[in-house]
Amino acid sequence: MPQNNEAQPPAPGASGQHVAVLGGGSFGTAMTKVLAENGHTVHFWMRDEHQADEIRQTGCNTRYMPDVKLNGDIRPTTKLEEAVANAGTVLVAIPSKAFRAVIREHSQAFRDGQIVVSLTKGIEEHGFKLMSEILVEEIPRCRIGVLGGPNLASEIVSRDLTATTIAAKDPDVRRELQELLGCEYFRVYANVDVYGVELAGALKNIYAIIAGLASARDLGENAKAMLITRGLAEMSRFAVSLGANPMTFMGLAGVGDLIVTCTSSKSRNFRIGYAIGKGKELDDAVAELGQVAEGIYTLKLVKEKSEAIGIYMPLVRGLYEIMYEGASISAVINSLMMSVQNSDVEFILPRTISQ
Ligand SMILES: NC(=O)C1=CN([C@@H]2O[C@H](COP(=O)(O)OP(=O)(O)OC[C@H]3O[C@@H](n4cnc5c(N)ncnc54)[C@H](O)[C@@H]3O)[C@@H](O)[C@H]2O)C=CC1
Ligand SMILES: O=C(CO)COP(=O)(O)O
Repeated sequence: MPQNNEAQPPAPGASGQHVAVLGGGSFGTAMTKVLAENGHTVHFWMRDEHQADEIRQTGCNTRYMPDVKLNGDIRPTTKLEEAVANAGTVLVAIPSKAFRAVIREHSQAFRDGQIVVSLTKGIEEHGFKLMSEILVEEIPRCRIGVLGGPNLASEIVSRDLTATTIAAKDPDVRRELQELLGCEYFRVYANVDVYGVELAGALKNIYAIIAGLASARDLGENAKAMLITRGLAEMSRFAVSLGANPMTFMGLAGVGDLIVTCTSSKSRNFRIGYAIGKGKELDDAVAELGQVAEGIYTLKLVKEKSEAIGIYMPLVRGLYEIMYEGASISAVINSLMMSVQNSDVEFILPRTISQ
């Protein structure tokens, strides 16, 4: 029986460390705030000089977090080399579409043994690479980790109680990150299943779009529970076939993140689904959002990959038909509800249980 490796957090560690956060959007800002409040110096990299200057002068990142004041030793910069050179640990919150390009362009800035953690919940278009795989390819001499879990940035900046999962192969990396990030409102669990934690974070965005769409159509609470549960079955079937630990999907990075994004309009992916459900064009919905919704791109890649490896993903297929093939929402719902494939048993029991 696979084990769930979500280890309990150690006590928060010593403050006063130097950390770099790459990416000046919502999540980079939220994690900068946690780190600074934990007493660390944060070298906060973003590409926009105006934004860096505003944070320097006022402590506010109004474009992404208009009502949030950032306190503590935060050093905004547009020089990535400088941020990385000054830090022991680097957190990367850059959308998946730009992730490799940014790391590759600055790969020489990273030092041997430096801890580099991806916060990004997406998949690279060519080759179905996850962000930690990109880090291993581009900066192999660094120690790599990923962060997953139900972590809405807008709640973290309000100090709402939150748990997260850090995954890394190296136990020292897991412990260091737990100590660095953990505090009274941010509880950090550890997991060894890097691939599962990271893939779960990317996959749940698809089901958040579906849940938003269902909400816009007023499909009801039973439908919401059905979609979340069957979404979990579908995403774990896919991930396990690619090597993830099934128990990861029972944890914060799996079902935890799925629940929060499928039930909250604070999720950008949920909001995209809601807008489409209300009849908006995708491009208009994206423009109105003004932030990244990774699920839009992940959907295409997962649909192609699932077909290539023969994994049955009816919800992915249905959303793809709606978003990219112009199918009507009601026709897709009807076809999913009336499908006979795989509805005779809810799941296949392991041999040891069914015998
Ligand atoms: N916001 C949230 O609640 C959470 C977000 N994440 C993940 O974090 C990643 C980043 O998301 P957010 O910060 O929320 O997105 P966002 O849309 O709020 O901000 C994206 C940031 O990336 C920057 N950026 C885009 N292209 C860039 C490039 N080529 N070079 C440098 N910077 C670039 C933008 O200027 C912006 O500052 C995503 O993969 C998301 O799924 C993960 C957990 C929670
Ligand atoms: O990953 C997230 C919460 O854990 C954020 O989700 P959205 O990108 O949909 O806002």
